[in-house]
Amino acid sequence: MARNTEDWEDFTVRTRPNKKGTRPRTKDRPAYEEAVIGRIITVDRGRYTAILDEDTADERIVIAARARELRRNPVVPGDFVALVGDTSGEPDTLARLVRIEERSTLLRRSADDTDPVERVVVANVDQLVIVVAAANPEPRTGFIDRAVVAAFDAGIRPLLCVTKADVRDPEPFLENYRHLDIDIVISRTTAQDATGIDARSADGLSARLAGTPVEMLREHLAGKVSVVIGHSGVGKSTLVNALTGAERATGNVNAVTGRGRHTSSSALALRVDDAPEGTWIIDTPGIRSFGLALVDPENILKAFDDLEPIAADCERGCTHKASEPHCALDAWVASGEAGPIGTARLDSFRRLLGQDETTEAKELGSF
Ligand SMILES: Nc1nc2c(ncn2[C@@H]2O[C@H](COP(=O)(O)OP(=O)(O)OP(=O)(O)O)[C@@H](O)[C@H]2O)c(=O)[nH]1
Ligand SMILES: [Zn+2]
Repeated sequence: MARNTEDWEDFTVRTRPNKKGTRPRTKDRPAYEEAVIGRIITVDRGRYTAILDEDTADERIVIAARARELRRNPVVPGDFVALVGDTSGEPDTLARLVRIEERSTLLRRSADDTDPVERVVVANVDQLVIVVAAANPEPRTGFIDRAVVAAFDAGIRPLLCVTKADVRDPEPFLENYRHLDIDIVISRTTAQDATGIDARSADGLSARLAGTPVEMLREHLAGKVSVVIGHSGVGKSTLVNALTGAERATGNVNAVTGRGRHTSSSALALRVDDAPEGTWIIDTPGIRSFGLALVDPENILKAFDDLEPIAADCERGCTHKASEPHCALDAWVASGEAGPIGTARLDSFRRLLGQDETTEAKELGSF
């Protein structure tokens, strides 16, 4: 049943291409009654790897090609897609991807702050795990703020994971984040003779991570789909390996696709060990920056549930930035009602809002 892409290109798909790449309305939906729904775990050179019948005896990996009508619709890890044709997952078979199911969340980025072209990174994720090292390399608040903004904008929960706490105490720098609603996990290596989790890093070396932080992180991930980002060298691979087993699932994916080494730049969804069904972590080796050209300040405000009701009194079109002469948030602080915490929260909110225009942010645009 081997077919190549060209064969599939000739198929006529009755779906009307939908601008947003979401599910067509019911009346337009074609009768792909035989279609099965799978979760995309990686995308590589026009081949979509999906997992079907997850957590059942029939679980299998299926490789698919996108129907021509979906050519302009990006399909990304985390997407649920409808597949037809040969969905057996047998070697050398190719299914046809005919529909992208409606997405609950969509993490996007622009190449830089002025680029209006959005790139879809991952779909249907619940959480963004931002990995930074306490030192070596130095943590950059610009990077963290941008990632937090991108997460808030997408309606995704940010989680800050600080590695290498054995090298330097991260507490002073974490002061910046105490007034944001984000969970923080602090990870470290432990002495070779102490108990811990041995995990291989990208450079092939093995580090023994203290067990408790890894278990805390596993709990934060439980039952959710999380996407992880971080600079090179922060220990992201070490952590992901500790959570997903020493042998990364890339090996398995490659065994199925027979396409050689997984290209290091494409995102890949991995199942988290010792976690409930549906717990996935999506590694994004290629993503080092978040242009924020598309961010809507109102979405950031939604992440500050104490500020949102106050800002309801703002004039229409108020950006809530410090430069606004009549922002209700300033009146709230000035009245003393906000208290010290409220003031700190407003400062944090405005620091995030400023990310799309400060010079510092521009300089950190590529991080
Ligand atoms: N001291 C210390 N070293 C760590 C810790 N976590 C990871 N490392 C080391 O830091 C180095 C980089 O770790 P990696 O996991 O390869 O980093 P990465 O973020 O995946 O880097 P890329 O693969 O380049 O993106 C390795 O030598 C690890 O052993 C930690 O908590 N403490
Ligand atoms: Zn305002």
